[in-house]
Amino acid sequence: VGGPAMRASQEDFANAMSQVKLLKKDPGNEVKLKLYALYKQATEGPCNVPKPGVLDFVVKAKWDAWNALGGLSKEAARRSYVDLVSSLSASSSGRATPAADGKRADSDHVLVTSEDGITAITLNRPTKKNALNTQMYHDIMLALKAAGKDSSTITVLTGSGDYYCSGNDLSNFKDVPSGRPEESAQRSAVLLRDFVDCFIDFPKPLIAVVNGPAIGISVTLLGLFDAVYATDRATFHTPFSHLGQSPEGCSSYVFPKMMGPSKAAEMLIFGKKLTAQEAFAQGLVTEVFPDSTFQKEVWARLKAYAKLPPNSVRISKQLLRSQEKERLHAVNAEESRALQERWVSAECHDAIAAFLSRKAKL
Ligand SMILES: CCCCCCCCCCC/C=C/C(=O)SCCNC(=O)CCNC(=O)[C@H](O)C(C)(C)COP(=O)(O)OP(=O)(O)OC[C@H]1O[C@@H](n2cnc3c(N)ncnc32)[C@H](O)[C@@H]1OP(=O)(O)O
Repeated sequence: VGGPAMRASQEDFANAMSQVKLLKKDPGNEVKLKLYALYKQATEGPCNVPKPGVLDFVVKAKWDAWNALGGLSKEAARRSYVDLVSSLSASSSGRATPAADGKRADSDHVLVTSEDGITAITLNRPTKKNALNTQMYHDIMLALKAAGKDSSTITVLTGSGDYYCSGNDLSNFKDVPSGRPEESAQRSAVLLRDFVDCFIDFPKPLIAVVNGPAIGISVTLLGLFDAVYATDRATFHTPFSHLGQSPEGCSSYVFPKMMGPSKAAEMLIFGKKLTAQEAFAQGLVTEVFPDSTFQKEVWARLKAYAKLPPNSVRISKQLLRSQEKERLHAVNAEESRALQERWVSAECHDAIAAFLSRKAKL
């Protein structure tokens, strides 16, 4: 989102409210609830009305959405509202149009294609090793929401160029206005939580085609995928402590369950980088392929999977995942809260300043 950390004036907010009415496409109930919640938070502050009865479905859904914003400040909510409307307007004007079957739709750095029963979301910022800027977080969320509802059987996330993804774009921290780091951290925590929620709630099989090294949030999210196919050139690295940060993507819960607490600690606390084979041995990767045949072999397999009956595949995925969903949402909320605190810490600022001034490379 252009000027991610700048303040949103009352005028920006008013413009965004007018823009919402001009959207060409219905953004769907989930996004409407988010807009409602941010509007209420921006104008009235934290949720101040009693919880409605469970049978009052619509009122309860609105209350839940507003209440979930917790103590988010009015200014931060206003900014998030403006950012969300701006990403919806971009999408509605065709800049980030979700792919219709057989067609292709692009945003600046996130490409979406849909064919042969597969919707593929490609991170396309190879000169920055596919680092995720704030616009990309929004674009990926929109792409996932559309893919969850389209007619494809499976959805794939992959990267273009030599990297899968180098994680959060550390320049995201550059534009934080002086004197307002807490607000910025609060908004970022809301963004992170919403982003990870999209992966937790994704309704059909989600497959990662890991075409090269993966860092940070692109690694932690893999625990929420249904299959992870990796080239033997890939590495898996979560240098959170080196950056004065802490784990996200539900990895603090999923990784210890998957690989045992000590192997998870080596990765998530001490930043040990795993090879593709090591990640396979820990259960993070489903299968490793030689780089020379990676794309051919993986896509042939995916095309075969995509021919399976879509409803059956979707229901099976939901059965496999439904038991854990509530827990995962709680973990996501807790991890986002911890990071909100980390982002205003000196440890985090020093580490990021070192990277940005090119004194440090991981
Ligand atoms: C308050 C704002 C918050 C905003 C929103 C928050 C939302 C949720 C956040 C969730 C928390 C996530 C945490 C993480 O993901 S932690 C991991 C972060 N990633 C890194 O630390 C990787 C940093 N990059 C590197 O160490 C190296 O660049 C790398 C090993 C990836 C590649 O090294 P190599 O020597 O091969 O190539 P270059 O360094 O020359 O890279 C080419 C250019 O790409 C730029 N680059 C690469 N990765 C990043 C990145 N993560 N952030 C910003 N820029 C990146 C690099 O600077 C080069 O750019 P230039 O050509 O312009 O110099």
